[in-house]
Amino acid sequence: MDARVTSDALEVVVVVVQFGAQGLQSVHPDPAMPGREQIAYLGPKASYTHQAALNAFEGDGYDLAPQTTIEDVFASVQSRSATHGVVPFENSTNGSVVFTLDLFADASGKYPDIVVCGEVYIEVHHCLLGRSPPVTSKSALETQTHGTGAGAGAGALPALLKQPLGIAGVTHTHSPSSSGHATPTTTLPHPYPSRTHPLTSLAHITKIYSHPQAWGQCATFLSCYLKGVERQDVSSTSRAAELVAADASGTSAAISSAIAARCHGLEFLARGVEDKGDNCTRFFVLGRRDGPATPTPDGPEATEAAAPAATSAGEGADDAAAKFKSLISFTVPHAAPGALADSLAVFKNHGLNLTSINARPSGEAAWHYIFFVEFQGRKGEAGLGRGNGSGAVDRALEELEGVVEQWRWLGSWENRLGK
Ligand SMILES: O=C(O)C(=O)C[C@]1(C(=O)O)C=C[C@@H](O)C=C1
Repeated sequence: MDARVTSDALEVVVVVVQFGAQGLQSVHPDPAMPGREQIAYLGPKASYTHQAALNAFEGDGYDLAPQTTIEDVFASVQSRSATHGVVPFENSTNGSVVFTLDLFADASGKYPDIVVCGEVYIEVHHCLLGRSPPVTSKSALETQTHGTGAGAGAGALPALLKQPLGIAGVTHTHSPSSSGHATPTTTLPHPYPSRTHPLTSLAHITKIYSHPQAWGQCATFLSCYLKGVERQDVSSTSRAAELVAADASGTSAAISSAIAARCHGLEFLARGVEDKGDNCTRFFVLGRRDGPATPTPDGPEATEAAAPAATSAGEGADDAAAKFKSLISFTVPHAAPGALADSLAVFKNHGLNLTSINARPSGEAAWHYIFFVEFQGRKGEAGLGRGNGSGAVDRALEELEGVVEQWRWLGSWENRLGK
């Protein structure tokens, strides 16, 4: 399957594969089926991370186990209660997922064996989910009752699956409660208008729930149509949908996925509320240093096959290196001028192209930082078989040892960008 999957396209697949077959029960290890792999992911079900997990682990051999927090996913893999974990790493609109970075920083040494062994890109199209505003006229009531499948809940999934993905009986309308334009400020005198309009009035919404990452991805819509409305951070977008479904007042809403709407019988108050149409989140597949490799879409041998020696078949070292990415974290002597520049020069010296760079508080002292550098290529002895043919990563790591204070290897995996 294409590694970059749209969340809408996955919607039916996810419901059939995961919810249809197993209902909405939690997935627990099945002692009757030894050998099945446990995959921990940031849940509850219908989170974007769930979609990423289904994408990375196709087929029957896996039990997907939803976790409450990203830290729970790290802990499951570290303690071997799961063979792999799936966590969000960065979003194309809103940047890095700092919770994940801080767990990789591992200031308290709880996750020494965690490495990245794969990545998945998922297109993220957020919806505003909730209940329609209270209606007065008979015709409006009929529209609502028949239009959205509200209240159908998990028990009616077969019926939900037969519904079209659009919203029958609801016409696009500007919310009467707002202009559709963000208020100009001195820093942003000409704010962009929202890409999308609410499907109904939002005047009854007094509280919105979502994962902190989602606010920044939907900033324009929120400032145009829900300015000043209280926001509450929760552990995931699907948890937000769960909370809104349980709110009998009908005055709360969730920024969440279309799949979560189906699972919780929520109505679409708006669709496509993300600021950028190409909004995409990258997820990491976690494993243990000594654990099994992650499967690839082309089968277990694909990782080896995808790493030809740089000199074979006319392929250059650069092409071979671009098939893999690696991640390390390091700290530098804080008071030494140029220490970070010297560290980065090592990658340049060995022709290693950087693909992301992040800094987080190190946790050791105030204003001291830990750096995360991701680059093309892979370590020869990284548990995935032979190296990229050039040995550049191994040589760079050797040189880095003499430049940085402390460093940690965080894994090599197949580059899935654009696949
Ligand atoms: O809340 C979810 O559904 C998640 O899977 C987490 C998460 C994230 O942390 O980036 C994943 C994708 C979206 O970018 C928003 C939230």
